Amino acid sequence: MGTALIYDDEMTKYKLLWVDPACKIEVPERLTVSHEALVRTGLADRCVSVPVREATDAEILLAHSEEYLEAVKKTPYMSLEDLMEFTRQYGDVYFHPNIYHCAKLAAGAALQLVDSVMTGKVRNGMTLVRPPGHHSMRSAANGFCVFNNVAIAARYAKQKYGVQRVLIVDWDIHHGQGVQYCFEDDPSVLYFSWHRYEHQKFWPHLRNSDYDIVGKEKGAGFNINVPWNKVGMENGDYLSVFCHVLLPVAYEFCPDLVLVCAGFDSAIGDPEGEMCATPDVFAHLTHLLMNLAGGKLCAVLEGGYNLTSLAQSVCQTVQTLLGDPVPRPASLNSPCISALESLQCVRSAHKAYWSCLKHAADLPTSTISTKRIKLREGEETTEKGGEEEKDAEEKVWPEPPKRVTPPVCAALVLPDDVACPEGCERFSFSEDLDPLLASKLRESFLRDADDSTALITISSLIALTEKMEKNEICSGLALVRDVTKAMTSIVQHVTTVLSNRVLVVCVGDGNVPSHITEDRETLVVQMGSAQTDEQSCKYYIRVCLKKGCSDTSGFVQAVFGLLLPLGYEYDPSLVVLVRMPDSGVSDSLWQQLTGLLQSFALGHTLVLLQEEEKALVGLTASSLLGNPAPSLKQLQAPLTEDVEALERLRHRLQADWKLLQTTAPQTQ
Ligand SMILES: CC(O)(O)CCCCCNCCCN
Ligand SMILES: [Zn+2]
Repeated sequence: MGTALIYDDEMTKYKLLWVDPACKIEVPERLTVSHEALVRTGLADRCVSVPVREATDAEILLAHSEEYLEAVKKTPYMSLEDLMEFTRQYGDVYFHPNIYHCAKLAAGAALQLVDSVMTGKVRNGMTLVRPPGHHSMRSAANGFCVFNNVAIAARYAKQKYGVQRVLIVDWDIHHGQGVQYCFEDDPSVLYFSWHRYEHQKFWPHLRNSDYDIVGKEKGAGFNINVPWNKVGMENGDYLSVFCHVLLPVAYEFCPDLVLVCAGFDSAIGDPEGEMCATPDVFAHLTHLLMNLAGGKLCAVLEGGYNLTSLAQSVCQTVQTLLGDPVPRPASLNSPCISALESLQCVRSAHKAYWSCLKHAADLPTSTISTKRIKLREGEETTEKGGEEEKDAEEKVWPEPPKRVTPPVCAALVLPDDVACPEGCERFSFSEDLDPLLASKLRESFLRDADDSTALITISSLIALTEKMEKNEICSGLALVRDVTKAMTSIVQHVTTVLSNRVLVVCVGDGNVPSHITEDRETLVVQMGSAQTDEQSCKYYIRVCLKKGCSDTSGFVQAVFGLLLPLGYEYDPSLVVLVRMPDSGVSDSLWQQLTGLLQSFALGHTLVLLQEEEKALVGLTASSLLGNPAPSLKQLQAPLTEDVEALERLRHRLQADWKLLQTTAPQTQ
């Protein structure tokens, strides 16, 4: 299934008609540069084009009051003076004779996107709209927003499609207070927002934007605010919050639909956000959400005011929705102290509501920057002033890397009697084997030297890793007699001959030859149940789950709390995913893991299965082809001893692996 793109240039036909420094950044060109970039890069043509429509009154009333709608209805007929007068009652927003029409189109576009996804016409999609929506409230326009596009879409999805649980991820750099107010007592809508806050010194200066505002009554726990109390946050800060807050909670919540308030003012160069995360980070944020809700993801444009980073970020998002491999996470820095404080505060504030956070650390005590510095009367605020605006030093950043999709998406090394699934290519090393390599393989890996099938299989795997290195093949899968031997020979070859970093993920117990972790070019993470005396070391990390990999919630904890942060920090050029015999991992969890690991190494994932498990070839291949994994059930609490063991392991390892940190260093 494809990706919907919804855009109509009618929404460019309104603009600021008077002088207002607070609103001058919200210009029609935001939409035209975004759409033109999608056209220029060929991404628009790869999408399913879906027309916009006007939201009806009834649909708008899903999130707004009648008096507000009636008032807005009058604006098309207002004089300039009346429009200015009408605008004065609201904050940081402007009206125009055509904005009511555009606001109906923006809301209608979001509903068209929900329809396209919920009816299965497409898998996911994005709509480019203005005016944005996440600040508008039941009876008030605010922050360039007139109707709350995403809030209306969430209510619409529940009403029309019986959706039980909606996750709203708001990665715009401003707090979508309109969305928060709409759902704060509603446990069926989980709202997550990060936002520039600077201890309430940044617009909209709301006490309700802080981390301790978790929702009300039945909705307690279903509102997650991550305040950024400093500017300059980078990719590592964003990805840490996804791995240590959003994703564990999102998987526990188990939504039927994911809506994204896709604002790109959180990217580098934006005058509002003043952050330093690069546009390619949105490829990762999108990818990390794509295995939730069976892949049903609707991205709705919110903010983004630097026309260069906006266009690049939009392209990164749409290209990921289309299933292209995500770029490698360029040398991530560890999260900054302020981000760690926010991370610790949010996890602490929500530990009562989410079993995945039950063992999170308490609020930081001594750190100064978590104390809310009350906004004393007249104290200076931090956002840009008006005319006296200093020209922010022009930020420069590298163009996001070209994301080439290899000609072959998935190559499979299979015995002749095993069918090759649709969309994959059978791969076997045909040319006569290099005699030197053959003898080396024979002597080091094969028991009985004349075991020609095993020799063919191993040499096929070696050839496969070479083609992945050249980006001729994206991912691979092999049925082998002995996964440990196959893994060893692959790691040996890739680290010595190709001298690249390999991340090996072993699912299930079984001995992993320790020598492959001595070269520092290999990171092995093994998830199993065996209690071993041997301690984990920096490059060989063992996650022990009491009930082994059959314990889905413990396994998911380990994936987000440990495996993904390690993978992001290690940034391998190849991921080898090994399913050890009798791992006990469920099929849907196996597919989730196969999907998530494609965050790394440009999607170069090589999966090794014991040949007895040929029944898994089809569903593994499906995940390698980028099909969303089936949704896991709602997760019950992980075992206490498992979570405590994971916390201990993380504490021990975080000295070596900075992205494992979830708390700020204690200041004396
Ligand atoms: C959709 C959105 O969240 O991007 C809207 C942001 C509104 C910002 C209002 N304050 C602007 C102050 C100008 N320096
Ligand atoms: Zn914004």
